[in-house]
Amino acid sequence: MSAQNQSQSVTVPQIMRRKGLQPIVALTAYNALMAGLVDPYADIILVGDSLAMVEHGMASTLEATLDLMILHGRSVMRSARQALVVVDLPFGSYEENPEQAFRSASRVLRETGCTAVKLEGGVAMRETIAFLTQRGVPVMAHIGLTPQSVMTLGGFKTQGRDRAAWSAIEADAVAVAEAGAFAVVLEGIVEPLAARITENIAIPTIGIGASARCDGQILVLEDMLGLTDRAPKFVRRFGALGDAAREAVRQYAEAVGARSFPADQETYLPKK
Ligand SMILES: Nc1nc(=O)c2c([nH]1)NC[C@@H]1CN(c3ccc(C(=O)N[C@@H](CCC(=O)O)C(=O)O)cc3)CN21
Ligand SMILES: CC(C)C(=O)C(=O)O
Ligand SMILES: [Mg+2]
Repeated sequence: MSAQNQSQSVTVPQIMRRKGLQPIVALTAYNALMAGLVDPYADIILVGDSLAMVEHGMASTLEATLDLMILHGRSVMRSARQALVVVDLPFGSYEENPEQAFRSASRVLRETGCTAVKLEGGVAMRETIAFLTQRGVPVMAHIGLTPQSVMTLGGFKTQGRDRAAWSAIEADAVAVAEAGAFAVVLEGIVEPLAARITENIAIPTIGIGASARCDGQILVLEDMLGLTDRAPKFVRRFGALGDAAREAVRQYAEAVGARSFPADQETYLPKK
């Protein structure tokens, strides 16, 4: 259905062919309004489980549910015309076994019309990624700083600062590529490790806090727009929408208080 109604003209094979050639542009979006802004410029729109924190004010991504991800995925799909839409599988919806992951992923694809799912984990998710991709579910992997493991990681900490940790993260990258993931998000890892992984695996790497040495980049939209209060070091603020919004709301409050809003041109009058 989605292919016929001309949404998501970017395909999984097209993304895979971009490796080493043209950088892949990815951003998150959580709803139809924001997806409409992003779609003309992005190759990939990710409906990230970061929406738990950014959109719902939760303390981590652990509280996102499958129903919540599907609700936001459906919203995004109403304005995605061009970009390939990926929806995060939330914590607890895929880790038990490949069967559980397939049940969750098939719900996401059927109920939203998106093209692919993303899940966190490397070697531990090898079987699950193979199970899904062999059954028609394109999978984007996510390794390095995996926010759903914030409890075991002890915080949102950059990975691979210590070279002793590199071989495990490289093994994760190789595992997800060999299992059939079409791309992998590298989050919060040091530059030389990102460069090594990008050079040594056959699928595109999409970096967030993982240096320019990746095949593409992703950021949380609200971070790069300057809408979020605090953002990690790896974020560049391409806009200052938070400041602009606060100033607009302040002026509205002032105008209502002074009865200068609504003015005549904002007021309905009866026929003369
Ligand atoms: N708004 C937002 N942006 C994100 O990029 C994002 C979320 N939310 N929620 C889910 C995860 C959590 N992420 C985070 C959150 C914090 C840091 C952070 O504070 N990093 C430290 C680095 C500390 C270290 O080097 O060990 C920093 O100062 O940048 C990083 C990634 C990335 N994701
Ligand atoms: C930041 C990206 C990679 C993500 O997983 C999310 O937004 O949830
Ligand atoms: Mg996520």
